[in-house]
Amino acid sequence: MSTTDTPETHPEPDGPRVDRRRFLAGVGLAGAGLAVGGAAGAGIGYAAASGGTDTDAEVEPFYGEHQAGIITRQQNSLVFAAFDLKDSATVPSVQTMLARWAAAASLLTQGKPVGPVESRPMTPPADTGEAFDLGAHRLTVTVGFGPTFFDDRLGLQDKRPAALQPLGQLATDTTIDPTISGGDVCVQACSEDPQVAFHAIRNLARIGRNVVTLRWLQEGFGRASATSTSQVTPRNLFGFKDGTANIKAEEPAVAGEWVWVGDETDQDWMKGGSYLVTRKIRMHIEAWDSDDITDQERIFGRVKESGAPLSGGDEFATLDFTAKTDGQPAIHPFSHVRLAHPDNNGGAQILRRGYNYTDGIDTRTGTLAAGLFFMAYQKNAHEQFVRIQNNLAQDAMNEYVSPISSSLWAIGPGLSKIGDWYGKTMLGNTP
Ligand SMILES: C=CC1=C(C)c2cc3[nH]c(cc4nc(cc5[nH]c(cc1n2)c(C)c5CCC(=O)O)C(CCC(=O)O)=C4C)c(C)c3C=C
Ligand SMILES: [Fe+2]
Repeated sequence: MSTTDTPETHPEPDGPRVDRRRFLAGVGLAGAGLAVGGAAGAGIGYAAASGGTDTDAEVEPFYGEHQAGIITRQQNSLVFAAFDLKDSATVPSVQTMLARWAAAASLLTQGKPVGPVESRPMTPPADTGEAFDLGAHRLTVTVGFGPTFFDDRLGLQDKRPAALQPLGQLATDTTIDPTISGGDVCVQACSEDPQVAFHAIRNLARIGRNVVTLRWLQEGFGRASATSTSQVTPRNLFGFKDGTANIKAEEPAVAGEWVWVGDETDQDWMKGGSYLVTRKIRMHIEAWDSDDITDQERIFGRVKESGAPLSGGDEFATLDFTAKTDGQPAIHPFSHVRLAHPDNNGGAQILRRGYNYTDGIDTRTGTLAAGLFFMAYQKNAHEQFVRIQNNLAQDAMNEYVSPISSSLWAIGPGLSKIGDWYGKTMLGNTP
Protein backbone atom coordinates (compact mmCIF):
# COMPACT_ATOMS: atom_id res chain seq x y z
CA MET A 1 0.00 0.00 0.00
CA SER A 2 1.47 3.38 -0.96
CA THR A 3 1.76 6.18 1.56
CA THR A 4 -1.07 8.03 -0.18
CA ASP A 5 -3.59 5.17 0.10
CA THR A 6 -6.31 5.66 2.65
CA PRO A 7 -8.48 3.05 4.29
CA GLU A 8 -11.40 4.73 2.60
CA THR A 9 -10.16 4.27 -0.93
CA HIS A 10 -8.33 0.98 -0.47
CA PRO A 11 -9.40 -0.63 2.76
CA GLU A 12 -7.80 -3.84 3.86
CA PRO A 13 -10.12 -6.81 3.51
CA ASP A 14 -12.18 -7.34 6.61
CA GLY A 15 -14.64 -9.79 8.13
CA PRO A 16 -17.34 -11.85 6.50
CA ARG A 17 -20.36 -9.78 7.52
CA VAL A 18 -20.25 -7.15 4.84
CA ASP A 19 -22.81 -4.56 5.73
CA ARG A 20 -23.90 -2.00 3.17
CA ARG A 21 -22.13 0.95 4.76
CA ARG A 22 -18.84 -0.90 4.84
CA PHE A 23 -18.83 -2.14 1.30
CA LEU A 24 -19.99 1.16 -0.11
CA ALA A 25 -17.09 2.74 1.74
CA GLY A 26 -14.92 0.05 0.19
CA VAL A 27 -15.67 1.14 -3.38
CA GLY A 28 -14.95 4.72 -2.46
CA LEU A 29 -18.55 5.85 -2.10
CA ALA A 30 -18.21 7.26 1.36
CA GLY A 31 -18.04 10.99 0.92
CA ALA A 32 -18.83 10.74 -2.78
CA GLY A 33 -22.14 12.48 -2.26
CA LEU A 34 -23.95 9.84 -4.31
CA ALA A 35 -27.42 8.81 -3.29
CA VAL A 36 -27.24 5.17 -2.23
CA GLY A 37 -30.66 4.62 -3.76
CA GLY A 38 -29.07 5.40 -7.09
CA ALA A 39 -27.06 2.22 -6.82
CA ALA A 40 -30.28 0.20 -6.80
CA GLY A 41 -30.59 0.37 -10.57
CA ALA A 42 -32.89 3.30 -11.16
CA GLY A 43 -32.21 2.93 -14.86
CA ILE A 44 -31.02 6.49 -15.41
CA GLY A 45 -27.60 6.83 -16.99
CA TYR A 46 -25.08 9.12 -15.36
CA ALA A 47 -24.37 10.91 -18.62
CA ALA A 48 -28.04 11.75 -19.07
CA ALA A 49 -28.17 13.16 -15.57
CA SER A 50 -25.06 15.23 -16.21
CA GLY A 51 -25.88 16.45 -19.71
CA GLY A 52 -24.51 13.63 -21.93
CA THR A 53 -26.22 12.34 -25.04
CA ASP A 54 -29.15 9.91 -25.04
CA THR A 55 -27.29 7.12 -26.81
CA ASP A 56 -24.41 7.22 -24.34
CA ALA A 57 -26.82 6.91 -21.46
CA GLU A 58 -28.45 3.59 -22.36
CA VAL A 59 -28.40 1.43 -19.22
CA GLU A 60 -28.85 -2.34 -18.89
CA PRO A 61 -30.68 -3.43 -15.72
CA PHE A 62 -28.25 -4.66 -13.07
CA TYR A 63 -30.47 -6.62 -10.67
CA GLY A 64 -32.51 -9.60 -11.83
CA GLU A 65 -32.90 -13.37 -11.94
CA HIS A 66 -29.84 -13.81 -14.15
CA GLN A 67 -26.64 -11.78 -14.41
CA ALA A 68 -26.66 -9.28 -17.23
CA GLY A 69 -24.21 -9.89 -20.07
CA ILE A 70 -25.43 -13.39 -20.94
CA ILE A 71 -28.69 -13.22 -22.89
CA THR A 72 -28.44 -9.40 -22.94
CA ARG A 73 -28.42 -8.02 -26.51
CA GLN A 74 -24.74 -8.41 -27.25
CA GLN A 75 -22.72 -5.20 -27.05
CA ASN A 76 -19.92 -4.40 -29.47
CA SER A 77 -16.91 -4.39 -27.12
CA LEU A 78 -15.51 -6.81 -24.59
CA VAL A 79 -12.85 -6.74 -21.92
CA PHE A 80 -12.57 -10.09 -20.15
CA ALA A 81 -10.30 -10.57 -17.13
CA ALA A 82 -9.22 -13.72 -15.31
CA PHE A 83 -7.86 -13.33 -11.78
CA ASP A 84 -5.92 -15.59 -9.43
CA LEU A 85 -6.38 -15.49 -5.67
CA LYS A 86 -3.38 -14.11 -3.83
CA ASP A 87 -1.69 -16.49 -1.41
CA SER A 88 -2.94 -14.25 1.40
CA ALA A 89 -6.61 -14.46 0.31
CA THR A 90 -9.06 -15.73 2.90
CA VAL A 91 -12.80 -16.42 2.76
CA PRO A 92 -13.59 -13.12 4.57
CA SER A 93 -11.35 -11.11 2.26
CA VAL A 94 -12.93 -12.73 -0.81
CA GLN A 95 -16.42 -12.05 0.56
CA THR A 96 -15.55 -8.42 1.06
CA MET A 97 -14.07 -8.07 -2.41
CA LEU A 98 -17.12 -9.65 -4.06
CA ALA A 99 -19.43 -7.34 -2.11
CA ARG A 100 -17.38 -4.32 -3.16
CA TRP A 101 -17.39 -5.50 -6.77
CA ALA A 102 -21.18 -5.79 -6.64
CA ALA A 103 -21.56 -2.26 -5.27
CA ALA A 104 -19.11 -0.93 -7.84
CA ALA A 105 -20.74 -2.80 -10.73
CA SER A 106 -24.18 -1.47 -9.80
CA LEU A 107 -22.78 2.06 -10.16
CA LEU A 108 -20.60 1.45 -13.21
CA THR A 109 -23.47 -0.11 -15.14
CA GLN A 110 -25.43 3.10 -14.58
CA GLY A 111 -22.54 5.12 -15.98
CA LYS A 112 -21.51 6.36 -12.56
CA PRO A 113 -17.96 6.43 -11.19
CA VAL A 114 -17.14 4.13 -8.27
CA GLY A 115 -16.20 7.14 -6.18
CA PRO A 116 -14.87 10.68 -6.50
CA VAL A 117 -12.48 11.47 -9.31
CA GLU A 118 -11.53 14.74 -7.65
CA SER A 119 -10.70 13.75 -4.11
CA ARG A 120 -8.37 15.08 -1.47
CA PRO A 121 -5.29 16.68 -3.10
CA MET A 122 -2.78 14.18 -1.69
CA THR A 123 -4.97 11.11 -2.25
CA PRO A 124 -5.33 8.99 -5.39
CA PRO A 125 -8.85 9.36 -6.74
CA ALA A 126 -11.24 6.54 -5.88
CA ASP A 127 -12.36 6.30 -9.52
CA THR A 128 -9.66 6.33 -12.17
CA GLY A 129 -11.65 8.79 -14.28
CA GLU A 130 -11.27 7.66 -17.90
CA ALA A 131 -15.01 6.96 -18.27
CA PHE A 132 -16.11 9.96 -16.21
CA ASP A 133 -18.38 11.60 -18.78
CA LEU A 134 -18.88 8.74 -21.20
CA GLY A 135 -22.17 7.29 -19.92
CA ALA A 136 -23.07 3.63 -19.39
CA HIS A 137 -23.10 2.57 -23.04
CA ARG A 138 -25.06 -0.55 -21.99
CA LEU A 139 -22.20 -1.76 -19.80
CA THR A 140 -22.74 -5.17 -18.24
CA VAL A 141 -20.47 -6.78 -15.64
CA THR A 142 -20.66 -10.57 -15.30
CA VAL A 143 -18.70 -12.37 -12.58
CA GLY A 144 -17.83 -16.07 -12.31
CA PHE A 145 -15.61 -18.67 -10.64
CA GLY A 146 -13.16 -21.15 -12.18
CA PRO A 147 -12.73 -24.74 -10.94
CA THR A 148 -9.57 -23.80 -9.00
CA PHE A 149 -11.56 -21.36 -6.81
CA PHE A 150 -12.93 -24.47 -5.11
CA ASP A 151 -9.64 -26.18 -4.34
CA ASP A 152 -8.25 -26.56 -0.81
CA ARG A 153 -6.86 -23.00 -0.47
CA LEU A 154 -10.16 -21.52 0.73
CA GLY A 155 -11.59 -24.85 1.89
CA LEU A 156 -14.57 -24.52 -0.45
CA GLN A 157 -14.32 -27.98 -2.05
CA ASP A 158 -17.86 -28.91 -1.03
CA LYS A 159 -19.26 -25.82 -2.80
CA ARG A 160 -17.92 -26.84 -6.20
CA PRO A 161 -20.65 -27.87 -8.64
CA ALA A 162 -20.12 -31.25 -10.32
CA ALA A 163 -20.59 -29.49 -13.67
CA LEU A 164 -17.51 -27.35 -12.96
CA GLN A 165 -15.18 -30.26 -13.69
CA PRO A 166 -12.30 -28.78 -15.76
CA LEU A 167 -12.72 -29.23 -19.51
CA GLY A 168 -9.43 -31.12 -19.78
CA GLN A 169 -7.59 -31.59 -23.06
CA LEU A 170 -10.00 -32.00 -25.96
CA ALA A 171 -9.10 -33.60 -29.29
CA THR A 172 -8.22 -30.28 -30.95
CA ASP A 173 -6.34 -28.88 -27.94
CA THR A 174 -2.71 -29.29 -28.98
CA THR A 175 -1.84 -25.58 -28.85
CA ILE A 176 -3.38 -24.38 -25.57
CA ASP A 177 -1.26 -21.92 -23.57
CA PRO A 178 -1.89 -22.47 -19.83
CA THR A 179 -0.72 -18.94 -18.97
CA ILE A 180 -3.76 -17.50 -20.77
CA SER A 181 -6.17 -20.20 -19.62
CA GLY A 182 -8.03 -20.80 -16.35
CA GLY A 183 -8.06 -18.63 -13.26
CA ASP A 184 -9.94 -18.49 -9.97
CA VAL A 185 -12.35 -15.64 -10.72
CA CYS A 186 -13.44 -13.98 -13.96
CA VAL A 187 -15.09 -10.72 -14.89
CA GLN A 188 -16.65 -10.12 -18.30
CA ALA A 189 -17.31 -6.45 -19.11
CA CYS A 190 -19.29 -5.72 -22.29
CA SER A 191 -20.24 -2.27 -23.53
CA GLU A 192 -20.90 -0.33 -26.70
CA ASP A 193 -17.83 1.76 -25.79
CA PRO A 194 -14.49 -0.07 -25.34
CA GLN A 195 -13.22 2.53 -22.87
CA VAL A 196 -16.25 2.00 -20.63
CA ALA A 197 -15.59 -1.76 -20.58
CA PHE A 198 -11.88 -1.23 -19.88
CA HIS A 199 -12.65 1.26 -17.11
CA ALA A 200 -14.90 -1.30 -15.41
CA ILE A 201 -12.23 -4.01 -15.39
CA ARG A 202 -9.50 -1.60 -14.32
CA ASN A 203 -11.48 -0.32 -11.37
CA LEU A 204 -12.62 -3.78 -10.26
CA ALA A 205 -9.00 -4.97 -10.43
CA ARG A 206 -8.03 -1.98 -8.32
CA ILE A 207 -10.75 -2.61 -5.76
CA GLY A 208 -9.71 -6.26 -5.54
CA ARG A 209 -5.97 -5.80 -5.55
CA ASN A 210 -5.42 -6.96 -1.97
CA VAL A 211 -7.19 -10.23 -2.74
CA VAL A 212 -6.62 -11.12 -6.41
CA THR A 213 -4.05 -10.55 -9.15
CA LEU A 214 -4.73 -10.38 -12.87
CA ARG A 215 -3.86 -13.68 -14.58
CA TRP A 216 -4.80 -12.81 -18.17
CA LEU A 217 -6.94 -10.30 -19.99
CA GLN A 218 -8.65 -10.38 -23.37
CA GLU A 219 -10.12 -7.52 -25.37
CA GLY A 220 -12.70 -8.05 -28.10
CA PHE A 221 -13.13 -5.26 -30.62
CA GLY A 222 -16.33 -6.36 -32.32
CA ARG A 223 -19.14 -8.76 -31.56
CA ALA A 224 -19.06 -12.03 -33.51
CA SER A 225 -22.52 -13.23 -32.59
CA ALA A 226 -26.09 -12.04 -32.12
CA THR A 227 -28.16 -12.72 -29.01
CA SER A 228 -31.33 -10.91 -30.09
CA THR A 229 -33.53 -11.06 -33.15
CA SER A 230 -33.37 -7.24 -33.14
CA GLN A 231 -29.68 -7.39 -34.08
CA VAL A 232 -28.08 -7.66 -37.49
CA THR A 233 -25.90 -10.77 -37.64
CA PRO A 234 -22.27 -9.56 -37.49
CA ARG A 235 -19.30 -11.12 -39.29
CA ASN A 236 -16.28 -12.95 -37.95
CA LEU A 237 -12.73 -12.38 -39.26
CA PHE A 238 -13.24 -15.03 -41.99
CA GLY A 239 -15.90 -12.65 -43.35
CA PHE A 240 -18.89 -14.94 -42.63
CA LYS A 241 -22.04 -14.00 -40.76
CA ASP A 242 -21.73 -15.47 -37.26
CA GLY A 243 -24.63 -15.92 -34.86
CA THR A 244 -27.41 -16.67 -37.35
CA ALA A 245 -28.55 -19.89 -35.66
CA ASN A 246 -27.74 -18.72 -32.12
CA ILE A 247 -30.14 -18.86 -29.15
CA LYS A 248 -31.82 -15.45 -28.99
CA ALA A 249 -33.20 -13.44 -26.03
CA GLU A 250 -36.65 -13.65 -27.63
CA GLU A 251 -36.64 -17.45 -27.08
CA PRO A 252 -36.92 -17.77 -23.26
CA ALA A 253 -38.10 -21.38 -23.41
CA VAL A 254 -35.01 -22.38 -25.41
CA ALA A 255 -32.79 -20.46 -22.98
CA GLY A 256 -34.57 -22.18 -20.09
CA GLU A 257 -33.79 -25.56 -21.59
CA TRP A 258 -30.16 -24.92 -22.63
CA VAL A 259 -28.69 -21.85 -20.89
CA TRP A 260 -29.93 -21.46 -17.30
CA VAL A 261 -29.00 -23.87 -14.53
CA GLY A 262 -32.12 -25.34 -12.90
CA ASP A 263 -33.12 -27.95 -10.36
CA GLU A 264 -30.75 -30.51 -11.87
CA THR A 265 -27.75 -28.86 -10.16
CA ASP A 266 -26.09 -30.37 -7.10
CA GLN A 267 -25.35 -26.81 -5.84
CA ASP A 268 -28.37 -24.63 -5.10
CA TRP A 269 -26.24 -21.47 -5.35
CA MET A 270 -25.91 -22.04 -9.11
CA LYS A 271 -29.68 -22.02 -9.83
CA GLY A 272 -30.39 -19.25 -12.33
CA GLY A 273 -26.72 -19.16 -13.29
CA SER A 274 -24.93 -20.62 -16.30
CA TYR A 275 -21.60 -22.18 -17.29
CA LEU A 276 -19.33 -20.16 -19.54
CA VAL A 277 -16.72 -21.67 -21.85
CA THR A 278 -14.10 -19.21 -23.11
CA ARG A 279 -11.78 -20.27 -25.95
CA LYS A 280 -9.31 -18.00 -27.65
CA ILE A 281 -9.10 -19.32 -31.20
CA ARG A 282 -6.37 -17.96 -33.43
CA MET A 283 -7.56 -17.74 -37.03
CA HIS A 284 -4.92 -18.19 -39.74
CA ILE A 285 -6.18 -15.31 -41.76
CA GLU A 286 -3.48 -15.23 -44.47
CA ALA A 287 -4.07 -18.90 -45.33
CA TRP A 288 -7.85 -18.35 -45.33
CA ASP A 289 -7.53 -15.33 -47.59
CA SER A 290 -5.80 -17.43 -50.23
CA ASP A 291 -8.53 -20.09 -50.22
CA ASP A 292 -11.13 -19.89 -52.99
CA ILE A 293 -14.64 -18.79 -52.16
CA THR A 294 -16.21 -22.13 -53.12
CA ASP A 295 -14.04 -23.90 -50.58
CA GLN A 296 -14.66 -21.24 -47.91
CA GLU A 297 -18.41 -21.71 -48.34
CA ARG A 298 -18.08 -25.51 -48.34
CA ILE A 299 -16.17 -25.29 -45.05
CA PHE A 300 -18.95 -23.36 -43.32
CA GLY A 301 -21.92 -24.77 -45.28
CA ARG A 302 -23.24 -21.27 -45.87
CA VAL A 303 -23.04 -18.56 -48.55
CA LYS A 304 -20.50 -15.88 -47.61
CA GLU A 305 -22.42 -12.73 -48.56
CA SER A 306 -25.94 -13.67 -47.51
CA GLY A 307 -25.24 -16.22 -44.78
CA ALA A 308 -27.84 -18.53 -46.36
CA PRO A 309 -27.40 -22.31 -46.03
CA LEU A 310 -25.91 -24.00 -49.12
CA SER A 311 -29.11 -26.09 -49.17
CA GLY A 312 -31.06 -22.96 -50.19
CA GLY A 313 -33.32 -20.22 -48.83
CA ASP A 314 -32.39 -17.01 -47.03
CA GLU A 315 -30.06 -16.47 -44.04
CA PHE A 316 -32.54 -17.88 -41.54
CA ALA A 317 -33.74 -20.84 -43.63
CA THR A 318 -33.63 -24.28 -42.00
CA LEU A 319 -30.54 -26.29 -42.92
CA ASP A 320 -31.50 -29.23 -45.15
CA PHE A 321 -28.88 -31.95 -44.74
CA THR A 322 -30.61 -34.16 -47.33
CA ALA A 323 -30.37 -31.58 -50.14
CA LYS A 324 -28.02 -32.47 -53.01
CA THR A 325 -26.01 -30.36 -55.46
CA ASP A 326 -24.68 -32.28 -58.49
CA GLY A 327 -25.44 -35.51 -56.63
CA GLN A 328 -23.35 -34.52 -53.57
CA PRO A 329 -24.63 -33.26 -50.19
CA ALA A 330 -25.23 -29.50 -50.57
CA ILE A 331 -23.97 -29.09 -46.99
CA HIS A 332 -20.74 -31.07 -46.76
CA PRO A 333 -20.56 -33.76 -44.02
CA PHE A 334 -17.43 -32.07 -42.59
CA SER A 335 -18.80 -28.53 -42.80
CA HIS A 336 -18.83 -26.48 -39.61
CA VAL A 337 -22.60 -25.92 -39.44
CA ARG A 338 -23.39 -29.57 -40.06
CA LEU A 339 -21.09 -30.85 -37.34
CA ALA A 340 -22.16 -28.13 -34.86
CA HIS A 341 -25.89 -28.45 -35.56
CA PRO A 342 -28.16 -29.76 -32.76
CA ASP A 343 -29.37 -32.60 -35.03
CA ASN A 344 -25.85 -34.03 -34.93
CA ASN A 345 -25.28 -33.40 -31.22
CA GLY A 346 -28.23 -35.05 -29.52
CA GLY A 347 -30.17 -31.78 -29.69
CA ALA A 348 -27.55 -29.84 -27.68
CA GLN A 349 -27.51 -26.06 -28.11
CA ILE A 350 -25.31 -23.30 -26.69
CA LEU A 351 -25.63 -19.52 -26.42
CA ARG A 352 -22.69 -18.10 -28.37
CA ARG A 353 -21.39 -14.64 -27.35
CA GLY A 354 -17.94 -14.38 -28.91
CA TYR A 355 -15.83 -11.41 -30.04
CA ASN A 356 -13.34 -10.75 -32.80
CA TYR A 357 -9.91 -9.95 -31.35
CA THR A 358 -6.48 -8.92 -32.51
CA ASP A 359 -3.19 -9.01 -30.64
CA GLY A 360 -1.37 -7.19 -33.46
CA ILE A 361 1.07 -9.41 -35.32
CA ASP A 362 2.93 -12.60 -34.64
CA THR A 363 6.48 -11.23 -34.76
CA ARG A 364 7.93 -14.68 -35.55
CA THR A 365 6.04 -14.88 -38.84
CA GLY A 366 4.81 -11.34 -39.55
CA THR A 367 1.24 -12.67 -39.77
CA LEU A 368 -1.83 -11.26 -38.07
CA ALA A 369 -2.32 -12.56 -34.53
CA ALA A 370 -6.10 -12.36 -34.66
CA GLY A 371 -9.15 -14.54 -34.32
CA LEU A 372 -12.23 -15.29 -32.29
CA PHE A 373 -12.54 -15.06 -28.51
CA PHE A 374 -15.26 -17.71 -28.44
CA MET A 375 -17.62 -17.54 -25.49
CA ALA A 376 -20.57 -19.88 -24.96
CA TYR A 377 -23.07 -20.04 -22.10
CA GLN A 378 -24.93 -23.19 -21.23
CA LYS A 379 -26.54 -25.29 -18.52
CA ASN A 380 -23.79 -27.93 -18.59
CA ALA A 381 -20.61 -27.46 -20.62
CA HIS A 382 -19.70 -31.15 -20.57
CA GLU A 383 -23.02 -32.15 -22.09
CA GLN A 384 -23.22 -29.22 -24.50
CA PHE A 385 -19.96 -27.47 -25.48
CA VAL A 386 -17.76 -30.57 -25.12
CA ARG A 387 -20.17 -32.70 -27.08
CA ILE A 388 -20.23 -30.20 -29.95
CA GLN A 389 -16.48 -29.54 -29.77
CA ASN A 390 -15.74 -33.29 -29.97
CA ASN A 391 -17.90 -33.46 -33.09
CA LEU A 392 -15.95 -30.50 -34.48
CA ALA A 393 -12.75 -32.60 -34.35
CA GLN A 394 -13.62 -33.43 -37.98
CA ASP A 395 -14.40 -29.82 -38.89
CA ALA A 396 -12.91 -28.77 -42.25
CA MET A 397 -12.31 -25.34 -40.65
CA ASN A 398 -9.68 -26.83 -38.27
CA GLU A 399 -7.01 -26.40 -40.95
CA TYR A 400 -7.42 -22.63 -40.52
CA VAL A 401 -7.74 -22.26 -36.73
CA SER A 402 -5.78 -23.07 -33.55
CA PRO A 403 -7.28 -22.86 -30.06
CA ILE A 404 -4.76 -21.16 -27.76
CA SER A 405 -6.74 -20.67 -24.56
CA SER A 406 -9.47 -22.72 -22.91
CA SER A 407 -11.39 -22.10 -19.68
CA LEU A 408 -14.59 -23.03 -17.89
CA TRP A 409 -16.41 -20.71 -15.46
CA ALA A 410 -19.40 -21.05 -13.14
CA ILE A 411 -21.45 -17.88 -13.52
CA GLY A 412 -23.80 -17.52 -10.57
CA PRO A 413 -27.36 -16.20 -10.77
CA GLY A 414 -28.31 -12.54 -10.89
CA LEU A 415 -28.10 -10.24 -7.87
CA SER A 416 -31.51 -9.65 -6.31
CA LYS A 417 -31.18 -6.19 -4.77
CA ILE A 418 -28.78 -3.75 -3.19
CA GLY A 419 -26.81 -5.57 -0.51
CA ASP A 420 -26.67 -8.77 -2.55
CA TRP A 421 -23.27 -9.71 -3.95
CA TYR A 422 -21.60 -12.19 -6.29
CA GLY A 423 -21.58 -15.66 -4.77
CA LYS A 424 -23.44 -14.53 -1.62
CA THR A 425 -25.59 -17.64 -1.45
CA MET A 426 -22.43 -19.76 -1.87
CA LEU A 427 -20.13 -17.84 0.49
CA GLY A 428 -22.49 -15.83 2.67
CA ASN A 429 -22.75 -18.33 5.51
CA THR A 430 -19.17 -19.54 5.29
CA PRO A 431 -17.25 -18.65 8.44
C1 LIG B 1 -17.85 -25.98 -29.90
C2 LIG B 1 -18.53 -24.96 -30.31
C3 LIG B 1 -18.11 -24.04 -31.41
C4 LIG B 1 -16.85 -23.50 -31.68
C5 LIG B 1 -15.59 -23.67 -30.90
C6 LIG B 1 -17.01 -22.67 -32.83
C7 LIG B 1 -15.99 -21.94 -33.45
C8 LIG B 1 -16.14 -21.12 -34.57
N1 LIG B 1 -17.28 -20.88 -35.29
C9 LIG B 1 -17.03 -20.03 -36.33
C10 LIG B 1 -17.96 -19.56 -37.27
C11 LIG B 1 -19.30 -19.97 -37.40
N2 LIG B 1 -19.98 -20.78 -36.57
C12 LIG B 1 -21.27 -20.95 -37.04
C13 LIG B 1 -22.26 -21.72 -36.45
C14 LIG B 1 -22.13 -22.46 -35.27
N3 LIG B 1 -20.99 -22.67 -34.54
C15 LIG B 1 -21.27 -23.41 -33.42
C16 LIG B 1 -20.37 -23.85 -32.46
C17 LIG B 1 -19.01 -23.55 -32.41
N4 LIG B 1 -18.31 -22.73 -33.23
C18 LIG B 1 -22.66 -23.70 -33.46
C19 LIG B 1 -23.40 -24.49 -32.40
C20 LIG B 1 -23.19 -23.12 -34.61
C21 LIG B 1 -24.63 -23.19 -35.07
C22 LIG B 1 -24.87 -24.43 -35.88
C23 LIG B 1 -26.30 -24.50 -36.35
O1 LIG B 1 -27.18 -24.82 -35.52
O2 LIG B 1 -26.56 -24.24 -37.51
C24 LIG B 1 -21.41 -20.20 -38.23
C25 LIG B 1 -22.66 -20.14 -39.11
C26 LIG B 1 -23.60 -19.03 -38.76
C27 LIG B 1 -24.30 -19.21 -37.43
O3 LIG B 1 -25.24 -19.97 -37.32
O4 LIG B 1 -23.85 -18.61 -36.48
C28 LIG B 1 -20.20 -19.57 -38.48
C29 LIG B 1 -19.86 -18.67 -39.62
C30 LIG B 1 -15.66 -19.69 -36.24
C31 LIG B 1 -14.96 -18.75 -37.21
C32 LIG B 1 -15.11 -20.36 -35.17
C33 LIG B 1 -13.72 -20.38 -34.66
C34 LIG B 1 -12.80 -19.56 -34.97
FE1 LIG C 1 -19.12 -21.87 -34.98
